[in-house]
Amino acid sequence: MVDLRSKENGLGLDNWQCKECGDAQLRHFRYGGPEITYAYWGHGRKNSPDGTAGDDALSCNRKQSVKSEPPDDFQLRDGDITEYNNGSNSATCPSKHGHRMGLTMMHLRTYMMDHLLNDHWNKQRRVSTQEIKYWNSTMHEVTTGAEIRKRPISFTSLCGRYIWVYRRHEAFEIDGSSDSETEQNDRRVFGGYLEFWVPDGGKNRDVRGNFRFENVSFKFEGVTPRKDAANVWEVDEIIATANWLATEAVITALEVEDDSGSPFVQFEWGAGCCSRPNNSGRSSFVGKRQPIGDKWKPLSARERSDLGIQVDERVTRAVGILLDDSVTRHCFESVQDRHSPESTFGASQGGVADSEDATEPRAQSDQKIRETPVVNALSFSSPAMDDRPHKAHRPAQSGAKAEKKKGKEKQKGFNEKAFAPRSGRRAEREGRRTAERDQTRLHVPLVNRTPDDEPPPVIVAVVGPPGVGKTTLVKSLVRRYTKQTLNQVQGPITVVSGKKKRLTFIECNNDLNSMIDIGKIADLVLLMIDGSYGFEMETFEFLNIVQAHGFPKVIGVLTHLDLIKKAAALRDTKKMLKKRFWTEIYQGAKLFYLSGVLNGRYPDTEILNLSRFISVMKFRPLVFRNSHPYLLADRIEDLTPREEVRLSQGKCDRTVTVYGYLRGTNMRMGTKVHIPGVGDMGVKGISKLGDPCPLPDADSEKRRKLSEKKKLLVHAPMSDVGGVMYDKDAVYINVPGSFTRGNADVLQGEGEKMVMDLQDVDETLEDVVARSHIRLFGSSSRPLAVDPGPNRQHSDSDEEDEDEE
Ligand SMILES: Nc1nc2c(ncn2[C@@H]2O[C@H](COP(=O)(O)OP(=O)(O)OP(=O)(O)O)[C@@H](O)[C@H]2O)c(=O)[nH]1
Repeated sequence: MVDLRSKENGLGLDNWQCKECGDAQLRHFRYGGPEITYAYWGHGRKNSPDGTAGDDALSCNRKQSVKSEPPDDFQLRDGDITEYNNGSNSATCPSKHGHRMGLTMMHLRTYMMDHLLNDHWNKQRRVSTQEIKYWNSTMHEVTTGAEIRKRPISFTSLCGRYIWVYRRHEAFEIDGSSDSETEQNDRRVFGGYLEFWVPDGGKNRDVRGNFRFENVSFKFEGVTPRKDAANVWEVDEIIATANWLATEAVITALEVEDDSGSPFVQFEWGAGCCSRPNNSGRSSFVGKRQPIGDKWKPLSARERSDLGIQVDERVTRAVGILLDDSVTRHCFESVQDRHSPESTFGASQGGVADSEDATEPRAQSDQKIRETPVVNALSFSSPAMDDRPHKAHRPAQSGAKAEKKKGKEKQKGFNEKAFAPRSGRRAEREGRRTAERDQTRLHVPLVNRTPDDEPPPVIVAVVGPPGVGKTTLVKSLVRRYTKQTLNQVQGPITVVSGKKKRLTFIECNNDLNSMIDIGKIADLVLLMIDGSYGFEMETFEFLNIVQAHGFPKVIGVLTHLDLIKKAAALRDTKKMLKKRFWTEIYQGAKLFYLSGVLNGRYPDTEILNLSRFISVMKFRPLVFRNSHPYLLADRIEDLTPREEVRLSQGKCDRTVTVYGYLRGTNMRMGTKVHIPGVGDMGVKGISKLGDPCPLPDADSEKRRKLSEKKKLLVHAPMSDVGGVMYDKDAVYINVPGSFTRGNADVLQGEGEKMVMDLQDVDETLEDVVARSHIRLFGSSSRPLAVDPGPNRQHSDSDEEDEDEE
């Protein structure tokens, strides 16, 4: 929505007010969208800053709010605009004195366009091309009743003689003639023409033309197409006659043709008057081309309707504003004069390639036209006729048509024969196809076997070429969910993201095996693309792989966009990559843009948006995963005796424990498991452990937000964070820091000191005791000693024993 009142954005209409009644302050004037919604709130007359007379006003029938500002969301409703005054009754204001003008959309739009172009020409403000196009097209749309086609029209094809069928001007009057609807199509008042031709072999710039209206006439030479609006040409040079000095003129081709297939043009010109130097104005004329050698024909009802002259309910409805009856009637009241055009225009006047010499006789003939009383009728339809409903169709009762229809009883309901197959074979084929189609539709509904109460974490895989920012993204997301900063990202990292949702982030290595493994288990893939580089082979490889595994959800993430410095290049890159991404995934696939790295993380707001999107995502179970148990190992522990490994040089059978959340269906003992890269293995035992990253319990579930404590939960056994680790037979609590001396991160309490002191000990307890002279009792003969015993020969076996203890 653009508020047209402001000088910056709009037309600067703040200073309008009615001099007569004074009470009517405006005024709200706005437009927006393809649907025109504009209203001039209240009524009044234009009081332009430079003192020129001008008194255009639209009246809105929501008069009760005249004195107050309309609400911001003010929208024009059907029938809101009741009146339009474009200057004829300048001394009166519409509400107090009544108005004889009705609003036509053509008025409204030419009016808007005029203001716009005025501003443009007077360089009061820069009018955007978009605005001009918008008003130009909407104006034409209504003027012509036709949809604007963007096909450019060649100027030379427009050459010919045009007779005015409509005119309006503002800010000045010509010869005291009043400017009102009543004059339209009335040739007595409306005498005049426009003609232009290109001399043989010439181009647009050589065009010559004559303009005439009443006693104003001038010649012009050359036209230049406007760059900002289609089919609009500015006249290069005007050679004025009379005491009117036309300063500039514009010719616009209206893409509508009259009943003879001839085009219409709109001619607008601005003029300053020598006698009234301060006074200037613009006029707008619509001309209909006169067929060569033909007599001038009045506008047909259809043409009038097309040009918006005979605006009716149907047309106004089509453009979104319904005029009430009285207004519509107003428009037509005065156009019932029955005059006919003079038939003076002969073949000689209609010539397209006439030379300049022909100008003089034409001027003379026009003089004649104006002097000659016009007889015969213009074929206007009267308002009474317009109001009359259309006649209903009456079927012929007699005659050939009636005979033909006789006996042809119209069949009611379904016609069985209409879609019957032509042959038995075809019928069989069609039947089979229908059955197949029905069968394929009857697929078994997919049951989601994931438990509702405590589902395993959703696996979010971060995939992309090296250096694209995978680690940075995982760190940023973990920070977003847990407020913890990871130093390194290794293995899966599980966080609680909501009251019923956990996420496991896993970074995919840049090799095919990792991609295949990740492709098998990922529920959501964050596919990272380096915006400054574009798509890389790995990305396509990965997409191919996931395609074979049921295609989990994929979100694209564009990084390194800050490396593209130029705004235009950035826009183009984004557009191009989005297009490519959509081709690979599907039209409309989500793509996030990350605009750079701050403190080793992506901007918080962008990560917040991404995390919100992930949080609300729904995952459709993939068929294979829904029917098989599978597990992403959070942690692996090798339980094989180290000595055995050493002796066999790492080639012995191993016993490993794998920790992780079970997904898919239930896992049974006795089934073999496949470990990617290793093979099918037997399972010695399965046991259920406590949840290392539990969901909020029942109490906190009732709360609306996750507690801060839950927010901090992160389970990343392979990275350097995570509070608690559950083993089969032990629970490890990770305390932050590495317990090395001089590490400021570690608390320096008594317990910590003892642990660190232990690190400095380079003797065993046995040695220390051997050195000691402690006697338990004063009477003891020997100090304390350690009995080596039979099993304490090897240090290795010592360790084992300690383990057993
Ligand atoms: N300028 C800029 N640098 C980025 C952006 N994203 C990541 N980087 C930097 O790129 C470098 C690599 O980032 P990582 O997160 O380690 O990338 P990665 O994909 O994990 O790399 P690999 O682990 O080698 O696969 C780091 O220095 C980041 O700071 C970005 O959007 N803009």
